[in-house]
Amino acid sequence: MNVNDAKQIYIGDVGPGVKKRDPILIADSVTRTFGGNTAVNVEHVEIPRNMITALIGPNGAGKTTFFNLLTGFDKPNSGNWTYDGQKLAGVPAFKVARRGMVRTFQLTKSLALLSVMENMRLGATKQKGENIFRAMLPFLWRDQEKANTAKAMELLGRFKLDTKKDDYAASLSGGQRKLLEMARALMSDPDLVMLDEPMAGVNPALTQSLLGHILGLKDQGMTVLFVEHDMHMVQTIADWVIVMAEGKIVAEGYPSVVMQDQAVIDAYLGAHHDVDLGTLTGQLAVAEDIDPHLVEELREEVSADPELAEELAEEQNRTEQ
Ligand SMILES: Nc1ncnc2c1ncn2[C@@H]1O[C@H](COP(=O)(O)OP(=O)(O)OP(=O)(O)O)[C@@H](O)[C@H]1O
Repeated sequence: MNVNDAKQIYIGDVGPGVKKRDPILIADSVTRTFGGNTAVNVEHVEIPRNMITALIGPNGAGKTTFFNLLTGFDKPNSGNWTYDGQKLAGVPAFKVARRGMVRTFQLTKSLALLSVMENMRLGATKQKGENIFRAMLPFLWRDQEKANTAKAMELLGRFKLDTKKDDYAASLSGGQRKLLEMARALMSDPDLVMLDEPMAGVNPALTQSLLGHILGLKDQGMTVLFVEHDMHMVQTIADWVIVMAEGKIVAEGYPSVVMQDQAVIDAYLGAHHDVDLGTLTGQLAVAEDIDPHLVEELREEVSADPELAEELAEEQNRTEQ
């Protein structure tokens, strides 16, 4: 049970769209279609302030699209949402970040060719009130640049990337890239940090450090919303879990409770309704979606048992033929 389980996060009956005691973000009737495909169809959802909320769901559930909409990287067909009481729908991404809501974005090819420090500078938002007159007065923006560099160095130190500041971001390991993405997001002093699969591609050596950093954001008063497939991570650090399937919110609750929910189990297994769970291959495919650690455990079990190993090899032979 999480420490925050002791606090009541919601008001009324728990379920999809439940009201929160202190929401930082409230979204209503948000839809996004691609051709005939409805990627997002969220009736109502509230994100609790100063909590860590996990957004989970099978592949293609609409999680990333919903993130993109909320942060102004994509436009909805319909819908409204407020952040800290201010209307945010239709506000472009760079302005969303200035208001205190920021998402990590993956290290793209072009960003990989910049140095670690250059990546950090990209994360700094322009100061409020900056205008053409300020731009014409170098002594003003030089101070700003100095302040940004100092802040970047402080953050890089915290994330143990300071010795890499002049290296190409491309030279970082998967885990270090995730740390850089998070450090870059913090350059704009956000109140709400949205992380898209923070654990993807991170080796076990850096897992603990990443988890610690995410918990640290909450300790510093921030709200965290993250998309993740790694159920171990969700159970470990989330205060609240929201489940999406086929564009809709299908379940919400405390992690300990929501993971037992039939709708959640169905949402994951739904993606594999054509999988034969009587086969080892089928079980591995489902486990992959639920928890990558589970797959590792299953694989270890199989390789330790010659009979199972032979069974899996036979199944794989059959599918290859
Ligand atoms: N730019 C796009 N053009 C067309 N279809 C898209 C686009 N972006 C997303 N989709 C579709 O919208 C649906 C939701 O995709 P989305 O990536 O948001 O799901 P997700 O829950 O983030 O999945 P994953 O866990 O695999 O990242 C999918 O059917 C996807 O194919």
